[in-house]
Amino acid sequence: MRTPPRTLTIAGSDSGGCAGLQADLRTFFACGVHGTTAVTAVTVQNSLGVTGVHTIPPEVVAAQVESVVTDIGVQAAKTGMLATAEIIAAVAGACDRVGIGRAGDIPFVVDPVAASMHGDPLLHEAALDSYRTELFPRATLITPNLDEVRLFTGLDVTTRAQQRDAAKALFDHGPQWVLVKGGHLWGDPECLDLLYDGSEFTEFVGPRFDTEHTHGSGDTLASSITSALAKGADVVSAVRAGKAFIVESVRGAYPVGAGVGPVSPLWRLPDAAEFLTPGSITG
Ligand SMILES: Nc1ncnc2c1ncn2[C@@H]1O[C@H](COP(=O)(O)OP(=O)(O)O)[C@@H](O)[C@H]1O
Ligand SMILES: Cc1ncc(COP(=O)(O)OP(=O)(O)O)c(N)n1
Repeated sequence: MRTPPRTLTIAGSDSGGCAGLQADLRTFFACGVHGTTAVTAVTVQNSLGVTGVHTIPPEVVAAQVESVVTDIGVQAAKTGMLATAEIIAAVAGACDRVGIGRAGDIPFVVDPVAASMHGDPLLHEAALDSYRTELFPRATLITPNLDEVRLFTGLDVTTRAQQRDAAKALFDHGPQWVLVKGGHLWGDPECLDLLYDGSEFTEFVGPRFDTEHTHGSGDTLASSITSALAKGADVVSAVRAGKAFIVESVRGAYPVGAGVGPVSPLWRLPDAAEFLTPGSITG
């Protein structure tokens, strides 16, 4: 029997099942890798927003990372919601000890989640500096959205040209690659995600679907990239695979609850077409 590639997400729980580690695990499953988790926080969250955040002790987060990697082993890891400076410090230390990121040879995707799509904070303000000094320099790839770009660089991106300036500014914080996601470039008729390695830009352009149901899109993109890295893809190929994956996931997005529904990483599964047929969802 063959053991599949393994991935790790260091992330928070979304009780609504749309984003966070729930989206990551669905994506890992759909991408054919065995997903593991180090839980950082439990959020009280539904389709309308976040009403509670309960963090896990930093040493417990670090212990989960070490437990998984020393036994099960992972070929790539990612972060989602990390919540506090203390958790970020614990994650950085644990990653160094087990070889995740640039101190080792396990590719490390840092998705610097700062807020939910409803604007509810998922990161302490004091932790912004911890990302800049402790995680970005350890990252193979960072994947900020435009709100996160503003928080980390002060740059307000409203054009594709400014997306390039933002990528350069973020690269100066030490990651190997930067992917500036363009989902929040509202005036753009397409969604451009811009990859930068310090010398070359690579553009990944996809359609912009007219849907409000994009909860979990950042998690799904980062997890699909992480899955491709775990299978041995280089960064450009992994982002290409991730972009193709998120386009289909947003195409298959669906409503749940009274608010915003999730993208669907399960579009690739055999029964997904039937499930996603318009009119087949009742509620
Ligand atoms: N309406 C949409 N149609 C198609 N792709 C989208 C749409 N909104 C976001 N995306 C894609 O989803 C991914 C996450 O984008 P973004 O919204 O920028 O980040 P986040 O989900 O972290 O806020 C990106 O690949 C982006 O291009
Ligand atoms: C627990 C938890 N983690 C992350 C998010 C945000 O998810 P993300 O996919 O980065 O962003 P949206 O696409 O949902 O805006 C969350 N809400 N909860």
